[in-house]
Amino acid sequence: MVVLSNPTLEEMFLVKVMKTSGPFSNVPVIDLTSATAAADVVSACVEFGFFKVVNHGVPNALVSRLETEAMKFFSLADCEKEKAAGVANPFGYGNKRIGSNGDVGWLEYLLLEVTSKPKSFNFLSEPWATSFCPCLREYVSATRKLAVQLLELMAEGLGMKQRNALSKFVMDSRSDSMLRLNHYPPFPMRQGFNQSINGFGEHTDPQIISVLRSNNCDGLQIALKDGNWVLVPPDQSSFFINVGDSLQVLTNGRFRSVRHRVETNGARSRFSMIYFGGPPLSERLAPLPQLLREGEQSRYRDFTWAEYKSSAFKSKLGENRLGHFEKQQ
Ligand SMILES: C=C1C[C@]23C[C@@]1(O)CC[C@H]2[C@@]12CC[C@H](O)[C@@](C)(C(=O)O1)[C@H]2[C@@H]3C(=O)O
Ligand SMILES: O=C(O)CCC(=O)C(=O)O
Repeated sequence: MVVLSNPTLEEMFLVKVMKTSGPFSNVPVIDLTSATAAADVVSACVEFGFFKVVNHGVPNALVSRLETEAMKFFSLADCEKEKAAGVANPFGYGNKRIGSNGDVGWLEYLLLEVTSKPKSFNFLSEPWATSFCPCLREYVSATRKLAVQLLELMAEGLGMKQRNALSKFVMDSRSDSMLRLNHYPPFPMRQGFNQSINGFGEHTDPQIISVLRSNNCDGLQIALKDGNWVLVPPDQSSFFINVGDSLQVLTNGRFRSVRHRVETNGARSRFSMIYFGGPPLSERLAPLPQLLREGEQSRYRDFTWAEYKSSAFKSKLGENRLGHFEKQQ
């Protein structure tokens, strides 16, 4: 006799009916060595708030080294991961619980605060972490450099006189940046249960720019302007870039902060690493005056990044956090 097992409550909680319109075959590709890169970046940010970068200059060997180190970390027992990194609050090791508002996803992660101090990440002081910490530092410096290059191209493409008008926020030694390593383990598919699983629910990134790299496992989806969700074909040798809420504000809504989510099919293990470049906490978030056309009003109330970040972190996935700061037209 075959006994069909029912999904557990936990499994049912993770199942979401997520409609998509199929693969996104036109992901804008920015070649950093191309003469049209500045204009291409701007049109991708206006249209999608999302693009892929090739010829990015981040060594593949560094990316693979960090992936290996991170997978070594994720293969430890939960108690060891918690002991090494602390239980996420919001920084540290987290498992299935995302943020502090009851959101869940089929993933485990390591969320790290990026500081300018050379000893950052040293709290991972276990003997097995000796090669992990320097690798994290090297990776952050390479992806931050890429973020700076892209923000400079954006400023150029927007016709700004100061090349560093946008990049200065993430170059500031007080920049509130983060690094996140996500591991979406295979899902134990059982008979009678073959749904897609919610890996990381719908959200926008609150920061300025996010530099994302994943292994060759699909799962990332983005929302287009018309509200349709599309699947982003994976590409482990490129970086995917998200415009964050803060960049949407700085450009007075010209650039779109992209809604995205991760759905895992459970069969393979997805691994992603993301550098989030944010402004210093004391920075006032308002459209850059150089970008306002004559007579154009700010679409947003004036607020600080600290204020926005705390409201963004208090909210649940799927909520439009920026809406709170939008002026009624
Ligand atoms: C549920 C949440 C997790 C998050 C904070 C939030 O309340 C809403 C935004 C989430 C997000 C998405 C981008 C980054 O991964 C993150 C670190 C961030 O800055 O905002 C996460 C937050 C988190 O995981 O704590
Ligand atoms: O894992 C991914 O590809 C994206 C995850 C994500 O959006 C996040 O960590 O904020």
